[in-house]
Amino acid sequence: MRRHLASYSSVLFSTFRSYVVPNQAAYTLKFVELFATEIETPAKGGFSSRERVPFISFVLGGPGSGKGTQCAKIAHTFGFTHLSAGDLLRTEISSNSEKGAAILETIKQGKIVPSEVTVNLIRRAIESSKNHKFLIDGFPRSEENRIAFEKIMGAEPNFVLYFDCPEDEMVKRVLCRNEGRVDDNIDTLKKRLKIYESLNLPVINYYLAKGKVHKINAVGPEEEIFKQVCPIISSYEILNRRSSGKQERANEHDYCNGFWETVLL
Ligand SMILES: Nc1ncnc2c1ncn2[C@@H]1O[C@H](COP(=O)(O)OP(=O)(O)O)[C@@H](O)[C@H]1O
Ligand SMILES: O=c1ccn([C@@H]2O[C@H](COP(=O)(O)OP(=O)(O)O)[C@@H](O)[C@H]2O)c(=O)[nH]1
Ligand SMILES: [Mg+2]
Repeated sequence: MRRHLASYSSVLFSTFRSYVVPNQAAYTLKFVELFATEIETPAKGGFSSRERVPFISFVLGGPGSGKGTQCAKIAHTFGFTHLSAGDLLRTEISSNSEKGAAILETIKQGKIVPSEVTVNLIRRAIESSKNHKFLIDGFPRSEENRIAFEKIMGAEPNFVLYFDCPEDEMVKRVLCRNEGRVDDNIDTLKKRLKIYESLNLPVINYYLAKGKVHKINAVGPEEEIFKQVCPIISSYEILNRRSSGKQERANEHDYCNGFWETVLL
């Protein structure tokens, strides 16, 4: 057991070394924080009715950076529930609710829907799920969104995945996305890219300063990008299993390109 824990820490530290923090003290702090996340008493606010505190990753990056594509893979491989804020808003539009028309207009203009609307959709989705692991894709899109989430839910994300993609690549992908979205046209996209720079990036910088961001190079084949993502998610999975007393399962082995072998054998 001791030997295992030691090897977990060394893998974790080497994972964090390549992705996030600059010095050993920060690795140690991160390590302690990770354990604290599941062990500490449940957060108040939106999570008070749940037996287990939700484990949350925000998934951020510009339009077309591949958030949705990678979230689907993570959800499939690691059993997270994928909550796309954009999809929740689009479902609200399709439901012809009172707010639907205003949401549609906001999305057409590439602007950000009022925080309370989006946070409440996310909260409802979390509360109605039996899962405890969530990827929140495409949210928060502004500091105001972030503050509203933290206030209403009474919690911060456990970590943040940031898909870093050059603008010309994002433009190419969005214009070829072909999903019939009202905002996938050059005029709206230009506005969304401006909003991404002015409002989304400060959120990423906020979490960077807190040592919570894992930055992924989002250029290249989808599978290659997933190979960058895998060891990050795996490291959190190990800690979650340890703290919830579950047996390790190596079913992610194939996807993680031997990562589990180094950890479990
Ligand atoms: N690594 C990649 N290389 C090329 N195209 C990609 C890649 N990842 C995703 N795509 C495509 O780019 C478009 C945008 O991807 P998506 O996952 O919807 O991004 P986002 O959710 O960040 O807007 C989709 O058509 C998707 O199939
Ligand atoms: O938290 C959110 C998420 C999305 N949107 C709106 O929904 C659009 C589409 O978001 P989505 O995440 O689906 O776009 P993607 O980044 O995947 O292209 C955004 O441009 C915003 O207008 C929003 O207002 N708040
Ligand atoms: Mg998306």
